[in-house]
Amino acid sequence: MAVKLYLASASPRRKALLSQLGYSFEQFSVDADESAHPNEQPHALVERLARLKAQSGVEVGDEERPVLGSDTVVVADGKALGKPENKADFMSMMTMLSGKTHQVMTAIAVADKHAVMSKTVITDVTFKVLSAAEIEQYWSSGEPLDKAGGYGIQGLGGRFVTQLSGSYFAVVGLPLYETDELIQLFMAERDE
Ligand SMILES: Cc1cn([C@H]2C[C@H](O)[C@@H](COP(=O)(O)OP(=O)(O)OP(=O)(O)O)O2)c(=O)[nH]c1=O
Repeated sequence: MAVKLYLASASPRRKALLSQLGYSFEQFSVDADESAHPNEQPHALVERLARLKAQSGVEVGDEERPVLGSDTVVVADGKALGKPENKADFMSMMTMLSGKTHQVMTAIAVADKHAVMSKTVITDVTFKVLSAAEIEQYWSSGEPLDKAGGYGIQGLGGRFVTQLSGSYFAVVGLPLYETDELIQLFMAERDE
């Protein structure tokens, strides 16, 4: 039987990516406290948040349908960067990313009221050296505000990327191959 899901996310990008997998799903957003615990490593943070979003979604929807949740952080110099709070925050993010390789971590989680399964996908992204004018111009575009790490690879930010190793889709918000695999695994275990 075809799998029917919920997507616990406000992101239009995640919606578009999940549509690419061909599953039938409904989308709703959940309120999750996205702040890190003291000394929590980025890998642990992103996977905990994906699980939290999926599990919070279980309370909202029809309990038979599994819920998919996801979270993305950009990690530079060991520090997790979320969405920029203001221009100064954005400027310091771009200074950290300019001319260097950083990691984009996207976690996915599938949950129902009995179980939760999750996975984190890590992609290396390299930026060219950015000039002050490029950074200023990019901020003015409005694109950075709702993006982890302050850039969108699928938009104007794509021109900054010289190299990528891993999953392009994960950087945008949802790793296609791994999401499909996790949903299939979850359904197979549920049917056992
Ligand atoms: C690095 C990068 C991030 N992003 C986006 C993906 C995510 O949508 C967002 C990271 O924020 P998230 O908090 O992971 O997601 P969200 O708030 O958009 O949606 P929700 O929590 O409801 O699922 O940044 C891009 O679109 N392109 C990029 O290149």
